[in-house]
Amino acid sequence: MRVCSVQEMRAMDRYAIENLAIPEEVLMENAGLASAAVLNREIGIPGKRFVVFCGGGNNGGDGFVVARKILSDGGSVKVFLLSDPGKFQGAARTNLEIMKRLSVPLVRVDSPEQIHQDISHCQGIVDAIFGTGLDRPVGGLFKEVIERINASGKKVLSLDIPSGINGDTGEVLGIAVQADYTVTFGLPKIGNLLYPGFARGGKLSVCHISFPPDLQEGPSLKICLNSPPPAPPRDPDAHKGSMGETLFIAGAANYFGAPCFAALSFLKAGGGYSRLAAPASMIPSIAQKGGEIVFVPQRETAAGSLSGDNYETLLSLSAKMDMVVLGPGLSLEEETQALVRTLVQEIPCPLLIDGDGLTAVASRLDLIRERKAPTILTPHLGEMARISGKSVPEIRRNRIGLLQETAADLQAVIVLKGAHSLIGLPDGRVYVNLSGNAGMATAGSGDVLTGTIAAMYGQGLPVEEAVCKGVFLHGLSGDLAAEVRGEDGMTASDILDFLPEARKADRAGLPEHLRRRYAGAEVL
Ligand SMILES: NC(=O)C1=CN([C@@H]2O[C@H](COP(=O)(O)OP(=O)(O)OC[C@H]3O[C@@H](n4cnc5c(N)ncnc54)[C@H](O)[C@@H]3O)[C@@H](O)[C@H]2O)[C@H](O)CC1
Ligand SMILES: [K+]
Repeated sequence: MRVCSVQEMRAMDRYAIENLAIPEEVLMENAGLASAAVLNREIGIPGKRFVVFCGGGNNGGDGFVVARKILSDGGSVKVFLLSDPGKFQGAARTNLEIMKRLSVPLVRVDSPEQIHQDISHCQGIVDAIFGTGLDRPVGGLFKEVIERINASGKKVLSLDIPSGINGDTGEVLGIAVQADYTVTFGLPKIGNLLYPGFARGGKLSVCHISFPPDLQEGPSLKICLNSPPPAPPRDPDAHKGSMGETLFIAGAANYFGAPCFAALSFLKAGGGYSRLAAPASMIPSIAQKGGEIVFVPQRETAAGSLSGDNYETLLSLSAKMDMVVLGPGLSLEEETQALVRTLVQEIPCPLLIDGDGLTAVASRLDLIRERKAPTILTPHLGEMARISGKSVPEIRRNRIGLLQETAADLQAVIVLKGAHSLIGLPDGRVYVNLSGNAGMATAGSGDVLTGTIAAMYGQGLPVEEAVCKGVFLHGLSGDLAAEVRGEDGMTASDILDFLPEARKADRAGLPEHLRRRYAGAEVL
């Protein structure tokens, strides 16, 4: 499913109204009817009491339609207006005029005390305060009302997006409604799917409000949910060489886990031949955990990291590989960082750069731009800050835009890791990944991701698909691990252990609850 920005949704709206001659009132009616249907399914309308809070824009207009539908379906409803009724325009004004002629109490709120009684006695609240038109932090009366909604303990349905969430970023602008259900219109907005907005929306449904498929699936919409195609069948005649050969250049004294998790995850995700080039003195202990890995002992610096004179060996070995993973636990030792920079320039096959490898190239992005073979970068927010030259808060405010810019600038596939990791492609496409959970925020989790992506490439997926599939499976593995072992205390080893189960579940068909969760939104 596509995901859109506020501007893209406005353009779709305009197109539907101007080119398809669908009146704005029809779009609003569709939005309101779909929302009322969810209210009826989740809470039940007949005989129940509802309170609808309407702001002064079209989101408020949608609220009027829901109120009208509650009335006609046998519920009782009171509408609280939080803005001057003279402000409404177009379809929202039309629906306000209808409201005025119905037996629905319509109250202009000027003090939060006015709503107390009705909130306490209702069975459900409809939040139609702000939608995609929110353009500044929420304060004053709006803030006080949202505080009361959130403290009410009542079931809340948000229309389009929880009021207070920025539709383009998922940020809370001052304060935001905590909804149990959200019905979004047209397509999910970025803010419905990125944290913290995602968590504020509760169960998400989408109503296409009669937009035709070509409008919702147009190639100009660059953001999609990550639902990669099925993995290719495993050839019954496979041998280890045909399932991918990856070289991991990783590890330094104090970083025994990273190289081990990276190289082992490649095998656990179905890869054929995993070679690990690590400082020689570490290898005996890594071998105790990962006997299936083929080791390539390297000379080391006094500090125990890879020394620069490994360059020739590493380069000639790289030339025989399907993919090279460079970076996990390499350390920030200057000699090793310089080695990384020379390798990045010369490695002739697809290259995944992670961790300390990213730090090494952050000041020399020209090395990535000049690479002939594909490059994959897997930064977390801090590493993305180093690569993009923006601060972490700036990235949070514009995760998708910055990812698009950086991936295009570097002509690289970039995985911006975090809750709902984003995959950015050089042509501007972005995939929002929904698998995974908070237990995966643990050391070594990213190392497991590198091997999982490499394994997908080794098994024949093109680079971009391999990244999407790898990110998805890594999250699925974490979700399966969480179901058995819980999120608290999950470690990279747990994610690693569940990779074979993730591969199996992905092939056999996911359990219904995960399938629903990964679909992002129920289509009404
Ligand atoms: N295809 C669709 O998605 C459809 C969407 N509909 C609904 O329309 C809204 C967007 O409507 P819009 O009028 O542009 O914006 P809002 O209703 O969100 O409100 C804007 C309104 O609020 C003021 N405002 C903004 N921020 C603040 C603030 N922090 N404090 C106070 N006031 C604020 C602003 O000045 C405006 O006056 C969309 O979300 C859908 O719900 C259509 O109904 C159907 C088609
Ligand atoms: K809303």
